[in-house]
Amino acid sequence: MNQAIADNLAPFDGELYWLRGFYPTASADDHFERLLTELTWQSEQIHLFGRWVTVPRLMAWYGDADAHYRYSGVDHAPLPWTAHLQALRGELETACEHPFNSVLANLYRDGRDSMGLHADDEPELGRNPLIASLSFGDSRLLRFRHKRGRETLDIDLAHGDLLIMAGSLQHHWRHELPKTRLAKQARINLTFRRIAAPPSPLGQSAPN
Ligand SMILES: O=C(O)CCC(=O)C(=O)O
Ligand SMILES: [Fe+2]
Repeated sequence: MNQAIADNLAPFDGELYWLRGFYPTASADDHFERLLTELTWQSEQIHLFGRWVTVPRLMAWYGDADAHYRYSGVDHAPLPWTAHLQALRGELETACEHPFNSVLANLYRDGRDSMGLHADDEPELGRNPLIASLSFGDSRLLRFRHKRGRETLDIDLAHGDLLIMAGSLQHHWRHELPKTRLAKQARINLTFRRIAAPPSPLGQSAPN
């Protein structure tokens, strides 16, 4: 990660870089429209406290064929990259000086859609994952809460912004996108990630 591109906003226990207007309005408008129409948006069900619950947003998972991702107990095989997502990936790899092999797309249709408190700390993301998050469409508040202390950190993510989470951030902080009563239009968020290759089904390394 090129430390020169922004200040670290995390007061301690991790790294958080906010590049406002990484994409200027005109190109951000174009990205939003293409993502909205081209991605295969799906309503997901997750198993929570013994029952199936509909996730309050639409989602899509894209990436290299081996970039499987498990969350909330569900294995997600990636859809193949679209040309547009490939282009965005290339630009972020250059900006972040870091490779990505997958992207999770979320569509928040209005202020009732949300994402609950979590850390992106699944084992397949590795120890100190660098996650590049792009926002398009209406602004929404992303709130970080320290896992042990009372500290919170609010970031109002707007059209074209890039947020980079890195270092030990996922070990020490959770984040959420709360519902809001404010009138909100649609927002798309893309989190580019690098997933480690899954272990073989027997949990053993391949024979040589
Ligand atoms: O929508 C956002 O800004 C947050 C998305 C997020 O935390 C995630 O996809 O893990
Ligand atoms: Fe997250």
